[in-house]
Amino acid sequence: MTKANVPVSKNEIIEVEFTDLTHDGAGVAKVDGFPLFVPNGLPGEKAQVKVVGVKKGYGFGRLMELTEASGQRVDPPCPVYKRGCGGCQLQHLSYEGQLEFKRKQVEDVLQRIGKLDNVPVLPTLGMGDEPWRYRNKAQVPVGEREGQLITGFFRRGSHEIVEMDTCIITGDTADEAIQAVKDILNKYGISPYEEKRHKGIIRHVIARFGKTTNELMIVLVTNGKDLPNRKKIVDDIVQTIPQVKSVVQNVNTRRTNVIFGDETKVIWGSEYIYDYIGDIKFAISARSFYQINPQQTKVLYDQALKYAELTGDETVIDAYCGIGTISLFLAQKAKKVYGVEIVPEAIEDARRNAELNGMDNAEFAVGESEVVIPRWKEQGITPDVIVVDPPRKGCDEALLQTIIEMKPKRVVYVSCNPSTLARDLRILEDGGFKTVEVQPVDMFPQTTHVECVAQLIVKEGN
Ligand SMILES: C[S@@+](CC[C@H](N)C(=O)[O-])C[C@H]1O[C@@H](n2cnc3c(N)ncnc32)[C@H](O)[C@@H]1O
Repeated sequence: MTKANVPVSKNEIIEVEFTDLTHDGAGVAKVDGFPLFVPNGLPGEKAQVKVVGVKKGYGFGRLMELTEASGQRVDPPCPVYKRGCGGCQLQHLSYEGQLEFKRKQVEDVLQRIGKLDNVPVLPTLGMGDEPWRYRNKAQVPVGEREGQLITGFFRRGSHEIVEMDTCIITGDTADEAIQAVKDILNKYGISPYEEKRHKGIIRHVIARFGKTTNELMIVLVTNGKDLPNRKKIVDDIVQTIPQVKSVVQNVNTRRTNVIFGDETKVIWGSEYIYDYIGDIKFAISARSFYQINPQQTKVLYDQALKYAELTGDETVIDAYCGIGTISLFLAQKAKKVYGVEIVPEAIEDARRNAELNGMDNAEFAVGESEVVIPRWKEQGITPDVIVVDPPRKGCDEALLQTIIEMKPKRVVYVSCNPSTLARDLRILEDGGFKTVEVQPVDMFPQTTHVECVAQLIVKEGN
């Protein structure tokens, strides 16, 4: 489309009808074929929209007034959602609508990118009637209002901190702990970190909670080692919040958006809190990666286990294994599990977790999956099942080639990004595998994130 025939202009107010949602939850309206992306619009709705940006092939709008609402529209229960909190994107869509949005998104992407037209994408496994208060971790930036320290959220697309007293996707214990810690820091006059001047003390407060054990860890991220009244602050935290088992200080003096600095010190209690997924116990330290929705993590891992179809005789490889969560889940039903992960500390956690659970049939290696697994192949390891759970960018192509050469009976692909899942499934299909089905799992209700598990088997004759 040339500039001359773009059918809308900036600041114009027009009536549109939404026909779709983008992967990040904005409504899509077509004006003479020209797509306009409008946050908060839902398919089937009509609205007055102000055009706020025009590019060559698409534009952006702001919803001014709904003239016809969708039956799927609900009133967002969170008071800060409408004020632009960057945490959730779909609170205005019914939960049923969210689950179908995620399923359809996966189906569309599998067809468009993977050319996988006949692969069944099952209904998304959701959280039932309670898709709220699921997060076991709250991680909040600290700011200031009228000389008082406040905790809040970053406004969507900015670094402005907006005050928030409660987050309805965070579990009660972690949510209440953040407020209690904020009050204690205020009592001792601890100054909030100011990004612009790189001054002030407290940058972030983090609360991590083991839902099955009721154990809580508080992490104070400070701009420097100094924390005035540290002992009194810790005493107050321990006395006010009964679930606390660990208080940790992390020092981050860098001018960066990254939350954690390199120095972490336990200032009270234990280095770990514990939690169970199913029957397996995990030790969680301040820096460990651990899934944030425990209820749905169990659903996800159960699905991976189901697709692995283990009988107890199998050798399994778990690529991108993190702290060994899926590996240990699989190890309950397999003869032997080999896990590989690039972060050395995560592998230390994985080994500790195997020991904690008395599991001696799981072995872990540090390194890139695409380097370590070919080496295992050279050593004669022949897996019956390979599980992969890569980061958003998907699997390295060299790893996919190794999987094709190793030809396990089944591949279970756990994915947090449908686009790279579709790309990788196409490569595996071309290499002799068949995608049996894809199961979306809603790990992050109210947000646009989609997690999937896919099962692949070797095609007949391969
Ligand atoms: C989506 S997480 C999965 C973690 C784990 N399976 C779980 O459920 O907790 C992806 C993991 O892959 C690791 N990773 C990234 N690139 C890697 C690579 N090339 N080889 C091995 N691990 C890698 C990351 O450090 C991260 O722990």
